[in-house]
Amino acid sequence: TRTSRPQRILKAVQKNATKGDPESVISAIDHYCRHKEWAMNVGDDKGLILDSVLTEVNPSTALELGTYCGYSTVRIARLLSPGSKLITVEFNPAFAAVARQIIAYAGLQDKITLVEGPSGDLIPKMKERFGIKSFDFVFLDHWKDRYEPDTKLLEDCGLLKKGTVLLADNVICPGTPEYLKYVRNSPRYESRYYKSNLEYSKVEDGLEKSVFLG
Ligand SMILES: CCCNc1ncnc2c1ncn2[C@@H]1O[C@H](/C=C/CNC(=O)c2cc(-c3ccc(F)cc3)cc(O)c2O)[C@H](C)[C@H]1O
Ligand SMILES: [Mg+2]
Repeated sequence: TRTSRPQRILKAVQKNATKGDPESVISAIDHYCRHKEWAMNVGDDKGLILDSVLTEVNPSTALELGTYCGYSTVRIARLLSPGSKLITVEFNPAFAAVARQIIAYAGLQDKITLVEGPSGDLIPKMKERFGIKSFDFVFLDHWKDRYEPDTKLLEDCGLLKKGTVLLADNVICPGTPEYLKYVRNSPRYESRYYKSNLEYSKVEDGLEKSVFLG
């Protein structure tokens, strides 16, 4: 097909959402992906859990691994307090380009830093490049086999502090078995599963919230 799925999602946002209104951007993407073509956004069902965890944590510095089209990026940034920052990491330039436009359309570019490149290379540079001491909140939604190694990398780079909340998408579908085993068995995390369903579907999926205990 001439355009990519992310480009079609961007077009749906430009057609149906109101510039500068993040809620309308989120609704436009959810409507398009529910009624026109499915896409792997965290979606509106799991999105409500993401919203409630974010409101509880109220992070000053947040990290997202796996931007894709920027749906959860907008979902997270719209709830951040003034002066708070979200860094989102995406290694596919084409997806990053679409996400930048969706983030700009929502008017949230001042709260978001989209960094292009693989998480494994970027995580060790977070302190020196972005002056990050530690993250209050991390949303994991990239390749599922990378959740566990990247969590260990965040620990090793001293980017987690006592109370940091990790929220992981897709722990049931497609599943992140190694990650679940790690955070549920490690004495350094207090984990809880939030049952929901896969985006725009009836299949079960859920989010795992893990608090780093230091
Ligand atoms: C070495 C690179 C690691 N470092 C990386 N560093 C930077 N960016 C990275 C890294 N690894 C990946 N990315 C980017 O993140 C995005 C990747 C997202 C991946 N998400 C899924 O695969 C998924 C599947 C389903 C699903 C469920 C049911 C189905 F039937 C079909 C699909 C549902 C869901 O909610 C899902 O999130 C993006 C596409 C990709 O470029
Ligand atoms: Mg996901």
